Amino acid sequence: MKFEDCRVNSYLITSQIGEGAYGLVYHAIDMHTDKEYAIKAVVQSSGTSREVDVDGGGTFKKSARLQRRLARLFKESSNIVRIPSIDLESIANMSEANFQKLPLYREISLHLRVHHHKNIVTIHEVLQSAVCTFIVMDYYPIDLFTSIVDSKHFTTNGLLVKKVFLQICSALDYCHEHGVYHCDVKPENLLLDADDNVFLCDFGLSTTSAYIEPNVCIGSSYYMPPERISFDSAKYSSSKVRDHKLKKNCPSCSGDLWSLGIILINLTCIRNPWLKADKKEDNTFYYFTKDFTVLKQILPLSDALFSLLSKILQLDPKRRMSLQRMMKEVSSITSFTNSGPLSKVPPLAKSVYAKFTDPVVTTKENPSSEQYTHMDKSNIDENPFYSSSTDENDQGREEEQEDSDSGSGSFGTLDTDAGFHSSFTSTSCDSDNDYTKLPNKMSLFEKKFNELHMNTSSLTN
Ligand SMILES: Nc1ncnc2c1ncn2[C@@H]1O[C@H](COP(=O)(O)OP(=O)(O)OP(=O)(O)O)[C@@H](O)[C@H]1O
Repeated sequence: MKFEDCRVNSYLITSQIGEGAYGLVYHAIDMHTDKEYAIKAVVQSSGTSREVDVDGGGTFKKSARLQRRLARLFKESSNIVRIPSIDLESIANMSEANFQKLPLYREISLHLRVHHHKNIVTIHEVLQSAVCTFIVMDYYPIDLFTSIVDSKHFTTNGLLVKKVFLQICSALDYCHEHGVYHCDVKPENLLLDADDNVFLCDFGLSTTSAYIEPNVCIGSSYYMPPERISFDSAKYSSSKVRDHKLKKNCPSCSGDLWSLGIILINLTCIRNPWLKADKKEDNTFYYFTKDFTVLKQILPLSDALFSLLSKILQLDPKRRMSLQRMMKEVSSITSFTNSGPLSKVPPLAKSVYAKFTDPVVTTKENPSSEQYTHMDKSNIDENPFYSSSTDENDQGREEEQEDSDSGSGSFGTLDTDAGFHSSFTSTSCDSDNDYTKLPNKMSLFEKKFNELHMNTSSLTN
């Protein structure tokens, strides 16, 4: 289904640019200003939070359902829909109790709390129809994954690696200072403008909770810290003890730090160290937990970067290097790799460091409140878009029943191509020290990374 030439208020949809587990993203042009925007259309699932209702089939069904709803919406309004804009401040101020009623708004609210940072995608409007919610954001033409893998943009420019990495750190630092933990930091959720400035997006898994519930939150396994994958709740019979252990073992903040370590490897080595930080399921990771120097065996790291990564990728989340420290060390590092163009990189002058890490918080103007539908308490309780029993909603419930019948499972969305084995790996590992034979199932994603730059022999010799 295509919605080119359909209009939402003054935004003319020109093409679809993204399809995630929870929404469809369109490129649009504001007909008054000619400015480009990205509009994410998301659909409310009644009463479910985002992390528990996804699986491979469910994802497909969700976007298909959203497409059907949009098609009906545009058809009924002859391709031009006019819908009210919700006051952004009232969304940003929504409480946990509000999120229970409108789970979809958690993502938007947490994103709005931090979008003033210069390296976080700005939300301009949130439009609420009876069918779905449209989030109007700044548009960026490329994501960091495509830039690293397809454009090979970072292979020769150490200064660019530093700039982008420091900007990501600065954005996350700002989030953490404001009590927002992203929990899904990965190159696909980092967008780039034409001047190589990076912008964090997709707050769909973000949380304000200081510790994160493990084993349920779906994210990309490549970037997920080990404690989120292998925390064994069943071990604790008392919920008090379990919560205490969780607080101690799964701090949300440290999970984002781990993801940053993997992104630093992506930027400098153009590959991922493992598919999943799970000792039982991933042999490379298993060997890494026994001996950190495995990283040097499988990646072309300089001594300085190896030393830095050893402090970031600490298995104990409490021992991971702080964001501030990480930023300083990346700024002063003089070599990322043991050979090639990234083996010599300049340390940054103080002024350049300040420029890269400056949050430049701007107070955005909020147009007059009369234009807006306020998301106050009464509004949420009686939100006609949410709770009214229209045919649309009835059908939605039926579809949701279909979704839940299809069964959902954690990690169901992983992009794993079990059939592909890199020649760098073998299917068995005879001795604990035989790192050159690390078995590893490569995903299409990993395959792309590997094909690009690092052939396997150069990594293991
Ligand atoms: N502001 C934007 N500008 C340009 N492209 C964007 C923008 N926001 C999102 N996209 C594109 O759309 C894709 C999906 O967006 P997003 O990650 O927000 O959706 P999602 O449904 O939460 O996806 P996921 O399944 O990864 O959680 C992104 O990976 C990106 O390619």
